[in-house]
Amino acid sequence: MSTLSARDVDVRYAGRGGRSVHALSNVSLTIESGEFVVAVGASGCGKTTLLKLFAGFQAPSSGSITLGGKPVEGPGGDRGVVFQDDALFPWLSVRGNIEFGPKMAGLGVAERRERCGRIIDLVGLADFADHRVWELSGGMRQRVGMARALANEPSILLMDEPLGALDALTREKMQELLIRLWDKTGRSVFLITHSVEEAIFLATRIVVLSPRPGRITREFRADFSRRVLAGEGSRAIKSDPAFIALREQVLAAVLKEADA
Ligand SMILES: Nc1ncnc2c1ncn2[C@@H]1O[C@H](COP(=O)(O)OP(=O)(O)OP(=O)(O)O)[C@@H](O)[C@H]1O
Repeated sequence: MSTLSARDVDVRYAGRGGRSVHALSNVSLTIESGEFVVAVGASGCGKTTLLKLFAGFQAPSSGSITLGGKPVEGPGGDRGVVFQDDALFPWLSVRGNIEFGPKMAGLGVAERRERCGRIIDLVGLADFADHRVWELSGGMRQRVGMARALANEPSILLMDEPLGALDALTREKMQELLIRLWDKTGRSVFLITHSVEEAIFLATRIVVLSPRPGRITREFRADFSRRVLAGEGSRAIKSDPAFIALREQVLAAVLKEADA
C-alpha cells in the first residue's frame, strides 16, 4: 500500500483572452494508506483538477505528485479512477468490462476469472455478470465502474462524484457499498462530492477547498463509517446529533469559502 501525495501544487490553465485561470494554489495533500479522504467545496474550486493530477491525467504547473515516494508521470493501474459518467464499454458484458484491464495487463484467463469473480461478488453483481451493461440500472452501472477500477488491484481509488447521478435511495445504498468496499479491499480512497452529508458519512478525513484560486482551507476528521461497518443503520447515523453537528460545521466552512 502506498501514500499518494501532492506537494505545493499549482495549476494554471490558459483562459480566454490570454487570462490564465489559477485552478490550484499551493495545495499539499497526503493520502495515507487506508484513508478515505473526501474533498468538498464550491463549484470551480479545483477538486476535479486535483483528482486528475493524482490520476496522472495532467501534470501540475509546479509542485509534485508522488505515489509511494515515486513521481506520478501518467495514468497507471496503481490508481483506479471512477467518474460520475461510468464510461463503460457498452458492447461488453459486466464481466467483460471488469476483466478488460487485467486482460490488457496480460493476466492469464484463469487468474483473471478468479480475481474478477471475487470483485463481482464484492459489488453484488454475481447474478448479472453476463448481462450487457446497457441492461443495467444506473446504480448497477456504477458498481461495474467501481469493480472495473478495483480489478487492476490499485493502491487507491480516485472517484469524482461517483454517486452524483443516482436517485436518493440508490445513492444511500451505494454509500454503504462504498464503505464496505473500502473496508474489505483495504484500499485508500480519494472521493469528490457536492454532498456534505455524503462526505461526512463516508470519510475518515474531509478536506474543504475554496475557489479563486483553489486551496485547501479546512480539514475535519470523521469516523461514522465505522458505525456502518458495525451494523448501525444509515438513517440512525445521519440523524445522530454528532453527525448533524459535524455536517453543519463542514457546511459552514464550505459556504464561508464560497462567499469569500
Ligand atoms: N481544461 C481547462 N481549461 C481551462 N480552464 C479549466 C480547465 N479545467 C478546469 N478549468 C477551470 O479551473 C477551475 C477549477 O476547475 P475544476 O473542474 O477542477 O473545479 P471543480 O471544483 O471540480 O468544479 P465542479 O465542482 O464544478 O466540478 C475552474 O475555474 C474551471 O473553469
